[in-house]
Amino acid sequence: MRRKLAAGNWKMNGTGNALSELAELAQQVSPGDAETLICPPATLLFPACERMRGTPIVIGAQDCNSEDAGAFTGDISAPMIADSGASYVIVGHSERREGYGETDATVAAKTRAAWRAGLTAIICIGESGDDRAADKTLDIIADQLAGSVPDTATGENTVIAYEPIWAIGTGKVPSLDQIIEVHDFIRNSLITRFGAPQGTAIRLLYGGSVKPSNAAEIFTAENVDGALVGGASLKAADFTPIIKALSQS
Ligand SMILES: O=C(CO)COP(=O)(O)O
Repeated sequence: MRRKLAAGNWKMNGTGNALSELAELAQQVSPGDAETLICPPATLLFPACERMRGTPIVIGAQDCNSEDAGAFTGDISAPMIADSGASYVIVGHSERREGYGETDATVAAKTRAAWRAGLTAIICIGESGDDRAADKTLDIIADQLAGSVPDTATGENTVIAYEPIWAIGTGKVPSLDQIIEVHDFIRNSLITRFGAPQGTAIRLLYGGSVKPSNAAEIFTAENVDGALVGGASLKAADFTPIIKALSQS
């Protein structure tokens, strides 16, 4: 059985007073709910971990360098993230692939760095609107899986987030059939590559304009094990109903 995961990606949002939003969320989530993860900006990793100790909420980072230390001004490493008390890191988000030229090879190297530090990597993949219009979605997904997911991925060290780029922050969501098609394709690809035990154990998240109003329908898909939520994770009042819908699915 895969444990459901509700993950919030705060992106470049949140200063110190956002910690009160986290505290509010912690009051709403109970240990029997889906696993709940918040990925705040790097400046909040240490205080967020501190505030969430003893609550069911776990903390992750939004990116890491592929090296463990060195002359990389402005970057943070996976060992630094682990040192903060965080247990996850998002890698290969489309905003980093597109905005910072990250390739599949970069994402695979970051994933291996995350693993060396004992972190679980949330590897993001997803097609652009043009790719979908050209009917290339599954080819793109296959390429990204092959290039971004290293060979020793397991259900423990890896989560895969399918985030169609055209659905991120747009209010547009793929149809349930489209979500099912891609998630089933990812599941079958993982089973073919890693064998049934690991291929079945790796959790698959859907991301892109998940809201309280559409979450329950998305979570009916068998191979959707949770969500990676942007905008709707910033407020406890929005994220809580998504977590509850997942917990009841
Ligand atoms: O990019 C996302 C999460 O990583 C999705 O963002 P939105 O939920 O704001 O569309």
